[in-house]
Amino acid sequence: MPQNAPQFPLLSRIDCPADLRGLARAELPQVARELREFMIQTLSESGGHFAAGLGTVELTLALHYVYQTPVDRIVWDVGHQAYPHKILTGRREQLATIRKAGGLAPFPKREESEYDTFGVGHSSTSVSAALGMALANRRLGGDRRVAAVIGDGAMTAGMAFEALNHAGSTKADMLVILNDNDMSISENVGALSNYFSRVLSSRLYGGFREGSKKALEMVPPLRELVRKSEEHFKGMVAPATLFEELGLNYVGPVDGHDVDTLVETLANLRERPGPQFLHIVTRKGKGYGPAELDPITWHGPGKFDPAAGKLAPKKPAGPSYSQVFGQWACDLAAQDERLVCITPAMREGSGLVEFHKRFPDRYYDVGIAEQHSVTVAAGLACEGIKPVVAIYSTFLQRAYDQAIHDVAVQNLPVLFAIDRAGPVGGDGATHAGSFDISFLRCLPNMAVLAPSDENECRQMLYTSYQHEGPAAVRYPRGQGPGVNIEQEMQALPWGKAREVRQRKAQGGKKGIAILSFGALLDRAREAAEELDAALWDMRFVKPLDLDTVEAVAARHEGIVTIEDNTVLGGAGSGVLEALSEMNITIPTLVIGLPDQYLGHGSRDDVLEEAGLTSEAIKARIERWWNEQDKTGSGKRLVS
Ligand SMILES: Cc1ncc(C[n+]2csc(CCOP(=O)(O)OP(=O)(O)O)c2C)c(N)n1
Ligand SMILES: CC(=O)[C@@H](O)[C@H](O)COP(=O)(O)O
Ligand SMILES: [Mg+2]
Repeated sequence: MPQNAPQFPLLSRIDCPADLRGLARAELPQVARELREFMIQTLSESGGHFAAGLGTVELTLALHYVYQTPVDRIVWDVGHQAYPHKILTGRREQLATIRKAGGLAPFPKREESEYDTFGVGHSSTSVSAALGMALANRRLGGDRRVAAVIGDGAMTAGMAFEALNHAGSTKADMLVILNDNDMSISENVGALSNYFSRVLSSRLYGGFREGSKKALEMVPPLRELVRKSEEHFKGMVAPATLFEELGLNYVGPVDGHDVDTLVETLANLRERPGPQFLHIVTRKGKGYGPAELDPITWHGPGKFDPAAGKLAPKKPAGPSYSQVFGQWACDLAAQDERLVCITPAMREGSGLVEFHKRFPDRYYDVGIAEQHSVTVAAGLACEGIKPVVAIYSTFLQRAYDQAIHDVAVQNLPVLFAIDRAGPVGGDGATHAGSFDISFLRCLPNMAVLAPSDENECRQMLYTSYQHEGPAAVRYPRGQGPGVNIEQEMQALPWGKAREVRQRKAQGGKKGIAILSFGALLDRAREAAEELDAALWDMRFVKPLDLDTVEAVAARHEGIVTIEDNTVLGGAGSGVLEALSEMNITIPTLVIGLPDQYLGHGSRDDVLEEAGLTSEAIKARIERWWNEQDKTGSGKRLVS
């Protein structure tokens, strides 16, 4: 490149897909190279979802080259692989802000761009959404085309198959692209994943033997398959694929890094009527060696040194709540062979890597199948096994009926280890665990516990594991306050709160008491110190410690509850219900997440937006109390 030439000569000319479509087809491989380099440079400084997007560079180019976006609709599944799409649709210069407060959203988001056709974050929604769009197009008599892009991991979810089942019968004009990289966040699992490999082998030998073999040989996983299929499938006629049986026209496998073949194939499929299915094969992390070799680590890294291929060192800190959970699971599994752990495709994030290594036959990764994860746990519990479902709060939303119908109604001892409770940070509103207290505490039989530190988390897991019914322990993303974690496991008194702070001013019925549920205890403590309020770590959302609520109400003039769940129907609502049941009237302020979807940023940023810093909590309590004063109580908060 001549000196002073822009580093990204083609890419920098693309401000929207129409610019891309103005380029010659022969220029696309160069755009792909620049796009990759741009992603590597930018994300090394900002962090974010990385390996999946490197794998979709050519597909994204080909889709925007062939499809007339934004009139045509591209629907991304999950959306963690949509960074190239964001770059090509006018957001190149903002990519460095992705996941940061006020910056680009972590996933496609309708408010952000007209090219983001459907808001995502959770997996396996793309085929349904695209089908809805295709059906709407038919009803409205339009001529837009619709394509869904779904990964092999996302394809393991029941919802994807519900959509395919429907699509096949509607004969809707749409394209489903299976982006098969043989990976979920961890290795993809299950019979379907094996099936994809078999389809690849048989189709490679059957339909694409001569035409595509050369191109396919460029993709390393396929090179091996080409060899195997030559050896094992000679003379065999490729059977109809599962997708053909479902009524979709199957095309593939196609090398998902051969942009020229992709353009040609997509141009052809775009014109075909009825539901089409294109199976492409890609490599997660493509074009960046360390990510190709270890796509798990590079799924969503923080900052890194691009030349060295090394992640920026993390600040030394104590174990995360996920690690506390993982350690607890290993420790108890060593003592109790009934314990098994189930994860719906979140081994790394849930802290189960070590458990998987040590107890491989007591570890079940069920794929992205939250509903199934809960019901299979129920089945295990019926037979005397002790299942622990390790699940993110946001993904448990998928399995709500299973939690009710299969677990709670039958009072089965399933332990839900709920990670990522409360705001999660960069993943934003789609991933925030804002609702679990509300949707679990209303279920008869269900116990709900919220630890305020790492040790309490360990002891609560142990306590709930002994419980003879369903129980949920919900803890936040990341580290806690860094307390000492006692190795010995001891059951906590069931349904009992812990007094953390008494008011300095003694005597009479005075001041307020703060009842804190879970991870915001430290913030509540700071506010309590400043306001000379009593403070309780309530520990149990359900069963609520009614004795404590009654005693606290008897000794104080006001109660404040604090939680990192929505205030609607949350732990504070539980306190209000209890007060009403006990016929106690006392000014009560419920503090928690507001009734809105919060933004993204660091977890602290989001808590700040929610008004949950210790300063904001204190100011809020003071304001509320002054209002009480105006209404005639005549009481001062700090005497
Ligand atoms: C309902 C739901 N469960 C779990 C996740 C977490 N998750 C995000 S990406 C991913 C793996 C997806 O694999 P795949 O679709 O093959 O995409 P790839 O990363 O391989 O490109 C998982 C499990 C999610 N986003 N949504
Ligand atoms: C896209 C997705 O759902 C996951 O990649 C998620 O972002 C992981 O979140 P954690 O980083 O909190 O494990
Ligand atoms: Mg995949």
